[in-house]
Amino acid sequence: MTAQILDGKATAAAIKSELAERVSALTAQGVTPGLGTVLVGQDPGSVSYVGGKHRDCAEVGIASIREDLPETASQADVEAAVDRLNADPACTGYIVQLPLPKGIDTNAVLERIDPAKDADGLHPTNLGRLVLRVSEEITSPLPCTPAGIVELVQRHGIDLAGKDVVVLGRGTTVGRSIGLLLTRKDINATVTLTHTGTRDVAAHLRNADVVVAAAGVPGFVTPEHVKPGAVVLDVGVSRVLDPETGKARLRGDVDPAVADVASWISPNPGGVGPMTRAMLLANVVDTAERAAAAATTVGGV
Ligand SMILES: Nc1nc2c(c(=O)[nH]1)N[C@@H](CN(C=O)c1ccc(C(=O)N[C@@H](CCC(=O)O)C(=O)O)cc1)CN2
Repeated sequence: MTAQILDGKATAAAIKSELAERVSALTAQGVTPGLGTVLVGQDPGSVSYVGGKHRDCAEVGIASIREDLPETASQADVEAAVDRLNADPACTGYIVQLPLPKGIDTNAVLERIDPAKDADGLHPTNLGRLVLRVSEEITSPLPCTPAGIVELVQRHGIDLAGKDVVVLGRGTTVGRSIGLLLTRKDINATVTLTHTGTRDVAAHLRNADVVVAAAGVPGFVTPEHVKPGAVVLDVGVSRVLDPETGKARLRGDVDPAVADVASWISPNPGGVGPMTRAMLLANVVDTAERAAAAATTVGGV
């Protein structure tokens, strides 16, 4: 069996063209959505992701606001950048690029974000709404990678209802939040969240209909781990040195040979990453539409 490809690049391109139309409609009403980013330090991955986010914004007509701080920024400096974006009317939604440098209290920074401008869905209020809304359509922003995974799978015609999903990794941006999303009644999957304390990860993986690999361990998931016909999403990214070229290259959590066993597989790069970026844009547009609707209501219509 050779797995079919869950093409994140093409799916993200389709979503971006849908969003460009919604941005045009907002602009016609006099509302220009604006994405703000807070980047602390010069970690090459973070610099590249933030650059990509602003290029995506330009593609769909969203304005960009950047707060770039040095590696030496203090907690107060980072919180002051958050306060500026909270107060800036041109910024309709924003993110704080993670991870933050050591010594910065990430949770304190995330809690300071205005939940109405939280484009990553990582403010405790928005994560709390994800916990509370088991059966209804969520109107608060969802974390981008989990939302991107669901959109990628659904747009390829795969139904997750009743499926046993095994997630590798319990990080906030993927592992912990995807469990909440996939068990919502409209998606209806059963989720096992595995992590470094799980006794027999391989046994869980072998029973999974769907694997979401977000462990950050290159090549962790091998063909022996995967049930024939399973759907495999490769989320983890590691930069490893290529012995042939001597250059760093990206490697996912999934051994490429898994494509011989799975029914569907997301490439990495080109799978979940572009969907994460597309869902960020969707959150910014949703947030701007909600703010525009609220302004109309306040205006007495
Ligand atoms: N505030 C946040 N920080 C981080 C998040 C997040 O959702 N919010 N997720 C990741 C990084 N990330 C977005 O910020 C991200 C990761 C990967 C990609 C992507 O498009 N990857 C490409 C490959 C890119 C390359 O060549 O380097 C791909 O998979 O095709 C986009 C965004 C951690 N931090």
